[in-house]
This record gives sequence, C-alpha cells and structure tokens, in this order.
Amino acid sequence: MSELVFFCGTMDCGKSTLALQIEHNRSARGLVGMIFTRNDRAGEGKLSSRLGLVTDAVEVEDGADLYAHLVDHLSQGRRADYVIADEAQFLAPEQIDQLARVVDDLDLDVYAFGITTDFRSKLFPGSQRLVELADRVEVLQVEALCWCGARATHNARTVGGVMVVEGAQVVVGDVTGSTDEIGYEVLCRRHHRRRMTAATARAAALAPDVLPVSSG
Ligand SMILES: Nc1ncnc2c1ncn2[C@@H]1O[C@H](COP(=O)(O)OP(=O)(O)O)[C@@H](O)[C@H]1O
Ligand SMILES: Cc1cn([C@H]2C[C@H](O)[C@@H](COP(=O)(O)O)O2)c(=O)[nH]c1=O
Repeated sequence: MSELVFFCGTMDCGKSTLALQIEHNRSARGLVGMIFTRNDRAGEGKLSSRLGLVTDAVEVEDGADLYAHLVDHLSQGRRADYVIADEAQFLAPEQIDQLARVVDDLDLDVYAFGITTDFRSKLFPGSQRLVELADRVEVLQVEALCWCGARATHNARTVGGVMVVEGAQVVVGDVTGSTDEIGYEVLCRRHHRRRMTAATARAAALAPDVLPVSSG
C-alpha cells in the first residue's frame, strides 16, 4: 500500500540528504522518481544538501497542481514510480492534498521533507496539512544541536546574530550565512523562548561582571 510520509525536523538536520539517499537507493534499483522542490537555496529546480549533493527537480510554482502534473506525465507514457517533495513547508495546503491524492489514486509513495515550524515557532501551512494528512510523520533522528548542546527543536531567524521575531514567513536563507544578513540558527526551546542565540550568549559571557560594592 502506498504512503504519504512526512520527514520533518529543524533546519540543518539532514532532510535533503535523506531525500537524496531515498532517491539514490530507488534509482539504483531502476525506479524513476518525480522530484519536486520549491525555493531551494541552490536555485530554481534544484534539490541540494549541505553535504554537497544536488539533483535536478521540478520547481513547484504558485498554483501548480501536483496531481495533474503526475497524471500528465504518466499519460505521456513517461515513468514515475514514487514522488519526493523537498522544502514541503513552502507548498500550499491544496498542493499537499494533491500529493495525498497521488498516493490514493495513482498508488505512488510520496516522501515529503520539510521544517514544521517557522522562525516564530508557528506551523507552516504546508507542514500543518502534512501533519493532518500523512500516513506517517517521521522526525529525523540525526538531531541538530543548540549552541548549549541540547537538542535543537526550533528555528530562529537572526540579523547580525540577533534573533528577530518580525518579518515575512518565507525568507530563503542558511544557518551559515554572513552574520550581517538574515540568517538562521537552530535552538532548543528554552533558548528560542529567551531569544538567546550563540552570538548573544557569547556577548553575555564576555560582558564584565558587576563588581560587588564594598561597604567598607
Ligand atoms: N562537513 C560536513 N561533514 C559531515 N556532515 C555534514 C557536513 N556538513 C553538513 N553535514 C551534515 O548535513 C546535515 C545537513 O544536511 P541537509 O540535508 O542539508 O539538512 P536539511 O535539509 O535538514 O536542512 C547537518 O546536520 C550535518 O549532519
Ligand atoms: C525557519 C524558517 C526558514 N525558512 C527558510 C530558510 C531555508 O531557505 C528553508 C529551510 O531549508 P532547510 O533545507 O530545512 O535548511 O526555509 C523560512 O523561509 N522561514 C522560516 O521561518
């Protein structure tokens, strides 16, 4: 029985790497995948991992019908044995419904990969729909770590290393960007709540201690 599986986690926890591994293992056995992505950092029509691997993919545009895309593809006599959708948090809820229909009506496995929550720790609409519809939700096991060493569960957006909480939900970026630009950092919940990034924690640690006032 085909499945809709949502592989989720924070940024930088290996989702795209796993997507590329699933693709590699299946194509090594002669299977053909339909690979969707949206707003990958490597550019339009690319699925890339920080380990340096990259593959071509179909860039999902606003309003694209993913079910119709598969039906068109198959009716032209072309093959698709399974579907991968990376950066699935950026898909519209209707597009997630279309992926569920691909599973149910076309009997293809769909593997979706994405972050669940944004920089304000609110669900992305696409991820919310995946949680609602997926046969299985798998949290990636290679956890990213907060600067304090705890498991990172949240994504922070930073400007100059300082966490920000205002701005558009979608801003493509990386966890290793220049500190002057918008970047991202993964944090544990405690430090996300306190808005304490690696840079602000370092600055606090370097600040001179307040000297005790002598009474004598
Ligand atoms: N130089 C490196 N050596 C080993 N592993 C690395 C290196 N750079 C990145 N990684 C691994 O790749 C992961 C990020 O993979 P990626 O698939 O790009 O993440 P995601 O798609 O979840 O944002 C990191 O968490 C780390 O485990
Ligand atoms: C938290 C958050 C992230 N994004 C963007 C930043 C990246 O381009 C992607 C996540 O990619 P990854 O492969 O999982 O690292 O999402 C965003 O637009 N808005 C956010 O709140």
